[in-house]
Amino acid sequence: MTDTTTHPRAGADRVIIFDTTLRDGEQCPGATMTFEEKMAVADLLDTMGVDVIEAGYPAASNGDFEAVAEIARRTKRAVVAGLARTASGDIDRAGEAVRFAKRGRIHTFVSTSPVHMKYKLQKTPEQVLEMSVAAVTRARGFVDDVEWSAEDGTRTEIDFLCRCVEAVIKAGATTVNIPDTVGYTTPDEYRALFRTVRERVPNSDKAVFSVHCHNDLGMAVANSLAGVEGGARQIECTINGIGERAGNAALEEIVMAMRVRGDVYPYDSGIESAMLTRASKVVASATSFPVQYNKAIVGRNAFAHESGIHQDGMLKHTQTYEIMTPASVGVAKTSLVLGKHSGRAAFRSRLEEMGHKVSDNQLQDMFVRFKELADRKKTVYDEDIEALVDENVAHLHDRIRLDSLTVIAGTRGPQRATLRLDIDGRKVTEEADGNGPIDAVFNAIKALVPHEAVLELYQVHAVTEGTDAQADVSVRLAADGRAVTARGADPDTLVASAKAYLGALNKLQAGTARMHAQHAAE
Ligand SMILES: CC(=O)SCCNC(=O)CCNC(=O)[C@H](O)C(C)(C)COP(=O)(O)OP(=O)(O)OC[C@H]1O[C@@H](n2cnc3c(N)ncnc32)[C@H](O)[C@@H]1OP(=O)(O)O
Ligand SMILES: CC(C)C(=O)C(=O)O
Repeated sequence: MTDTTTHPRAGADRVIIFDTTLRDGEQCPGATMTFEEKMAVADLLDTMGVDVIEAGYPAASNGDFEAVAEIARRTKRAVVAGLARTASGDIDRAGEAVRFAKRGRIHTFVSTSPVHMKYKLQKTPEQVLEMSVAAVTRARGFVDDVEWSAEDGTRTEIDFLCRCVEAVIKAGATTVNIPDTVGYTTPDEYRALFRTVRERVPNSDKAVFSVHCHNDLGMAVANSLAGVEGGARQIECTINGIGERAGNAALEEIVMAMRVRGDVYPYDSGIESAMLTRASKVVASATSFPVQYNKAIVGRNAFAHESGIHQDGMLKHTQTYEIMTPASVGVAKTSLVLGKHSGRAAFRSRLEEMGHKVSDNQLQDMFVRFKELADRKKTVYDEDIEALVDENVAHLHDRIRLDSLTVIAGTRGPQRATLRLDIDGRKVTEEADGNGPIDAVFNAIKALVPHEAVLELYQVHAVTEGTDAQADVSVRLAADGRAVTARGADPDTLVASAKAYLGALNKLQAGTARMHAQHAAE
């Protein structure tokens, strides 16, 4: 199958990807990155094909200034942007930081909505218009590439927004961003907003329009794509969607939406999509912000299937449940996770991957025990399956089988075991006390299956890590000069012990039966 999700389509409209992980992303509480971490993120963004890296807010602190300046120095391909209010001090700091870049940008912003102008800035619309023009003019004194943002643009009165846009383009703004600062807009509204502004502003063709969406209502990606449909050609976004409050539009979702649904969004981002998973991991580790398991594209479950019906479909044809290949986003392969919702198809497939060819009968038997195990354990690991296979092979011909076991244990002895065995198809029950729960279990076995064998070894290992790990018990019994060893596995150590002991007993009895048969034949 040709992987159509890895490469840009010929003839698709190019959309500029403006990554603000290091600025808006770092603004969310707890996501602060060290200087070195910022360098690692910036290098990766540059390598993966991001067009603009917003490296920080130079006027915020000396540390931020140094980070922006160093990213400006080291970045090879991308434009490096620094954010600034309209205040001249901010513009100058940003200008000083990005002047080290091959291609530097000053990104200046000011609020244009009535609520922000009145209460936050305490300025009239005319003052805001003047501040915008002055800021863009000052920024153009440093660089040719100047972006102006109308903060809270989606709650701005449309006539005023158009006046501002026209004025800043005239003053030299090359990119005009209309952010949905508080994540309030909807796709239809945002698409229409860009269409209106572009139609009404006479010099709108002199600037690139940009979207910048927040995820307060979970619509950041949908709104960003709608803005592009409305004529915007720059998308501001962050890796893993980190950012103020509920975050920004997630870069990986935007890139893959345009790749996978190129029929609806015929735009290309130029991003090397196979690096998306790595970028997600680097940012998650730098910020210590874990990525939610079910996060689109980069969550650890994005290419994992646990339910039997889906796993069966995936084994028959991967397109039944995956709309992009794992490779297209840098994931090695799909994982079929075995759990209580899995079916026989996935169970058999995993056994075969592990090198076990089993008959239909064996599969049926192991599958029943696998389901029992999966009901009790959160994750069934390959080691658990190995233990199931070992048990199945070792105990295929056992005459004595464990039916049920209940043990009363604790500080107030004696410990008591109630054991039910299936011996040649007959159910027998016994209760026995012991000096500890294991002793009680073994005493109950001795009562039901009288024997002289001596317990020479009793050992317990955990099959995997974690408190719900299976116990793997080994037991060695010796009788008549012969010693046999058997293992039993179960999340309950006492059950595993009973299985191991019975396994050894079965082996001893089978050996004795063979010897008697041989003597009779002689
Ligand atoms: C929507 C966004 O993401 S905007 C970016 C948000 N990012 C940040 O704020 C991170 C960096 N910020 C900082 O380090 C600090 O806030 C600084 C250095 C910028 C300013 O610090 P301070 O001078 O102490 O001001 P403070 O943060 O308390 O208040 C902001 C001031 O800027 C004014 N202001 C806010 N936006 C703008 C703007 N775009 N242009 C001009 N002035 C603005 C406010 O009205 C307020 O002015 P006031 O003190 O006269 O009331
Ligand atoms: C500075 C601007 C672009 C911003 O971050 C916002 O409006 O959310």
